[in-house]
Amino acid sequence: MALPRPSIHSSTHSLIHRFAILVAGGSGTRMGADRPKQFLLLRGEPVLLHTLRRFAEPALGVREIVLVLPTDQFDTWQALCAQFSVDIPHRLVVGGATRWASVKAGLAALKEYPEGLVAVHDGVRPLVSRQVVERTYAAAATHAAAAAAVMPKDSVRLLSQHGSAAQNRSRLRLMQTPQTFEIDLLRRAYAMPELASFTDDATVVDDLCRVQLVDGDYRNLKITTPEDLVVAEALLAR
Ligand SMILES: Nc1ccn([C@@H]2O[C@H](COP(=O)(O)OP(=O)(O)OP(=O)(O)O)[C@@H](O)[C@H]2O)c(=O)n1
Ligand SMILES: C[C@](O)(CO)[C@H](O)COP(=O)(O)O
Repeated sequence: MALPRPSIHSSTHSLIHRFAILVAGGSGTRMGADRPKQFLLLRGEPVLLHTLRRFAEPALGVREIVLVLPTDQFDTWQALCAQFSVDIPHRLVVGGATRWASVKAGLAALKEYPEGLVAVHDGVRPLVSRQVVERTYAAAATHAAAAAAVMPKDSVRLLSQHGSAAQNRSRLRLMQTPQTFEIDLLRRAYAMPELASFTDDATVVDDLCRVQLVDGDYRNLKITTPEDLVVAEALLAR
């Protein structure tokens, strides 16, 4: 079901339709919880619901939100939607065995749209700000491909068979999501099965288009291991 409003907002790109694919098809092995981490509670609400709310903010003007879930978690999500009275329109799609396969499934659900911008976002990055999302849409409207990234805060060394060597971290970036693209470009990139092992969309697109990096946010953390939940709780409490 389409969100009941046109993508009208104040940017110069207001006529370009915006879509979002929230990938939440993973099983959360590194979290080691009793359920996939996207369903764990953060300040009393599922992680994935926080994320969905961020993309449903009217100011972003997202026309269609696709939520990619593990095949055996549809009932769980629908029960959570009932429990939390979720009234945000979204399409549910079955994910795949890898993030790549889940993004591809999400894209297939948008096949009726030949053009527009699609933001791919991890369902487990519930603290993403409207500003970061907006930045990726705006940069993708100009450059066709854009991704949020931050500078490493620690020193970095590269391992080799001889030991390890310091790296110039001013030339390194840590990739976040959203990663946002012209939808046709992302479709062409995801048509290449040889790229199926990559874990982020910028890398899948790299050979077709230069990806413009925009400022991410250290608060836009990916809930991966138990301490991330503690940090996210603290950030949300502020
Ligand atoms: N087959 C997969 C694997 C991952 N993802 C999604 O991609 C995002 C980033 O993946 P990650 O943090 O690695 O999630 P998991 O695969 O669930 O975690 P782990 O690697 O610890 O098992 C998550 O929102 C996750 O649900 C997905 O949609 N489909
Ligand atoms: C897309 C991503 O979140 C960018 O940092 C990351 O690549 C996901 O990787 P993961 O190994 O699936 O956690």
